[in-house]
This record gives sequence, C-alpha cells and structure tokens, in this order.
Amino acid sequence: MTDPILQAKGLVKRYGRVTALDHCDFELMPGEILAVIGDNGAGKSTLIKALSGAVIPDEGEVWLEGKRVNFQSPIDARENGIETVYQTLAMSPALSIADNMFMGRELRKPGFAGKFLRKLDRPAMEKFARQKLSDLGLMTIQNINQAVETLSGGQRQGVAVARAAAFGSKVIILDEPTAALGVKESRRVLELIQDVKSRGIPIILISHNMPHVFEVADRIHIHRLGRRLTVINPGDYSMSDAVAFMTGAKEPEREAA
Ligand SMILES: Nc1ncnc2c1ncn2[C@@H]1O[C@H](COP(=O)(O)OP(=O)(O)OP(=O)(O)O)[C@@H](O)[C@H]1O
Repeated sequence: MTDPILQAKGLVKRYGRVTALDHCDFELMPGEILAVIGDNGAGKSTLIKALSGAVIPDEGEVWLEGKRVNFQSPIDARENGIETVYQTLAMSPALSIADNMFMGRELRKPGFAGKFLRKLDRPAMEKFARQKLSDLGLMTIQNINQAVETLSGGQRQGVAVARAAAFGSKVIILDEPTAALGVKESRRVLELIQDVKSRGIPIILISHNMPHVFEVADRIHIHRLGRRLTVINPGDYSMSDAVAFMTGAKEPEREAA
C-alpha cells in the first residue's frame, strides 16, 4: 500500500472551552484530490491551519513524506512545500500579477546589484510568471504587469492557484476556491484544479459546494465535531448521503479507523 504524503494523527486544538480539533486523523495520498467537507464550525479550517503551520496543535502529530514535522508558521510549512490558498486571497490588489506571484520571494538581480542593492530581476520574474500561467492554461491574461485589481474574481483565484502550483512542490491546500465565483469562473477554477492534479501535485480542497466536491474529488474526508468521521469515495455515495453524514442525520456504516 502507498504511504500518505501528508498525514496527521490525533490532532487536538482547544480554544478555551471549545475543542476545535478532537483527536483528529487525516491522510492525503500522493497525486489525489482530497475534499474536506463538514458543517459550519466542524473544525475544517482549524485542521487546515494545523497542517499548514497557521495553528500549532496542542496535541498530535503531523507527518510529511514519512517524516515528523512541527511547523511553527505558514512560512515554515511553505518552505517545506505546502502552499495554502485561503478564501480571503492574500494578494495586493494594486500590484501586478507578476509581483503578486512572487510576494515575499522576489528574484534579485545576479551579483552586486541584487545582493547588496536588492535590485529585483524583473525580466526573470515576468518570464517565470508568464510561464507558470501558461502552463496552467491561464494565458487569457494578456499582460503580466496588469494590476491584480483589474482581474475578475476567477482570474484572481487563477493567479493564486498558479502561484501555489508554482511554489508548492508537494501539497496545495485550497480553502473554498469557488465560494465567491460565478458559474463560468468556478468552472475554470475546477479545470485548473484538475490541471494541477494532472501535474502530479496532490490537493486538499475545502468546500461547501457538493456538486464541485463530487465532480473533482478522488476521496472525501467528512469532518464532524472536530474529527474525521469517515472517508468516502464519491462514486459510492450520493451527495445527500454525504450531507447526512456531515450533519449527523445519518451514520456511515464504517467509521474511520
Ligand atoms: N481563533 C479562534 N478562537 C476561538 N475559537 C475558535 C477560533 N478558531 C476557531 N474557533 C472555534 O473552533 C470551532 C471550529 O472552527 P473552524 O473554523 O475550524 O470550523 P470550520 O469547519 O472551518 O467552519 P466553517 O465551515 O464555518 O468555516 C468553532 O467552534 C469555532 O468557533
């Protein structure tokens, strides 16, 4: 059997009296799209934050590629190849697409100019940004120097996903990527998710949108009351079964081990 690329065992996170994660297990397999679904307040965001360094769990373990990790910050997780695209996109609207793709990891000019004068290597950054967007079929965006605020919601989400795919060598986490988008834009982002997957990068997709989840997910992690209730294959269950498991209206035959 293949080993998970990213795994969590017995995660606990308490906020005062609220137990957001209650001995939660998690497994992401190489190359898969794993959806994480659950009712409001079930603890999905907290799980994702614990996997991406934004929250430090009170108990439990996180393993990446078979090695125990203890991420202290999102930057730490990022340096280890885990990229997260949050619902509230962390982008600077007034900056260009190229600048947004590099935020915090700009390329400097070679030699003295870059090392000491901190001069940016703009041509190299633009070339890289253009390449990444075109790899993902996003070149409907004409001008890489266009400010992000002039893009549509779907295009922005596309830039954020392209940025994650460009740097996230191991795992990409997408938090509600289609929540704010129209039908056409959502479609494009779903295609983008599949493109990223076809390039071998596994994806964790948090979503409340059942049709989107059932369309793209290989497996669905159902979260309830701070823990993994079960993992289902979308082919084996209906959307209403999934919602019933999520809300507790129905119990799965087999709980997660
Ligand atoms: N920073 C915090 N301080 C206090 N309580 C928190 C904090 N973050 C989350 N919680 C609580 O932990 C529980 C789980 O929240 P979380 O945001 O992880 O759920 P969720 O499944 O992502 O919900 P939603 O689908 O509504 O975004 C909730 O009861 C929430 O109120």
